[in-house]
Amino acid sequence: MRLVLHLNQIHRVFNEGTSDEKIALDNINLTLDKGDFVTVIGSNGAGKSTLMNIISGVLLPDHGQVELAGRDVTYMTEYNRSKMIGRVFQDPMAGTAPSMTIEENLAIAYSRNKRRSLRIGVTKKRRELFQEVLEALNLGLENRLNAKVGLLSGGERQALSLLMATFTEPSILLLDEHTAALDPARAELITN
Ligand SMILES: Nc1ncnc2c1ncn2[C@@H]1O[C@H](COP(=O)(O)OP(=O)(O)OP(=O)(O)O)[C@@H](O)[C@H]1O
Repeated sequence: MRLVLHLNQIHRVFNEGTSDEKIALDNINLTLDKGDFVTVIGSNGAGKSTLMNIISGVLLPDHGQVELAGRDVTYMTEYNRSKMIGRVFQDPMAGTAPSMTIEENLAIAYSRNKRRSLRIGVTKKRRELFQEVLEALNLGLENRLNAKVGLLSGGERQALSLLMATFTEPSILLLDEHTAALDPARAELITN
C-alpha cells in the first residue's frame, strides 16, 4: 500500500537550555497509509498542535524527517506543502480571509493547487460549483456568496473552512477539533 505520511524520529524542544525548557515531541514515529484515519489524543500541552504544525510546515523539527508520498518535505515551505495538506483549525477565525467574501475565499481554495494564479472574477460555471458544494452544508451559504466571511457565525465559518480545506482533495487532512464551533447536528453532517 502507498504510504501517505511518514514521520521519522521527530523531536522538538521549546526554550532549550532555559528553566522554561519543554520537550514537546520526543522522537515521534508515525506511518499513515492511504485511507487511514487516526485520532491524536493528549492532555493540554501534550504536543498535538506542535505535531500538526510540523506536519504542515509551520514549524521545523529540531531533528527528524517528514515524508509525504515518499518525498522528504521536512524543509519544504508551508505554502508548497499546502497543495498536499488540508488543515482545519479549532479556532473558526483561522483558515479563512475575513475581509474577503465567501466566493473569494472559495476561489482561493479552488486555485490552491492550480498552476495559474488567482484570476480576478469568477466564471458562471465556477460560481455554480461553489453554490453546489455550499448547498451540501445545509447552512444557506449558497445564497450569500458575496457576504464577507468575517461576518459569518463561528460555526458557519468553521464549516466553510472545512469545505475550503477539502476542495482540492489533499492527500492528508489535518483536523484540529474541527467541529468545536458547530452544533451537534451540523457536526455530524460535516463529519459524514
Ligand atoms: N512557540 C512556543 N514557545 C514555547 N513553548 C511552546 C510553543 N509552542 C508550544 N509550546 C509548549 O509546548 C508544549 C506543547 O504545546 P502544544 O500546543 O503542541 O500542545 P497541545 O497538545 O496542542 O495542547 P492543547 O490541547 O492545550 O491545545 C506546551 O507545553 C506548550 O506550552
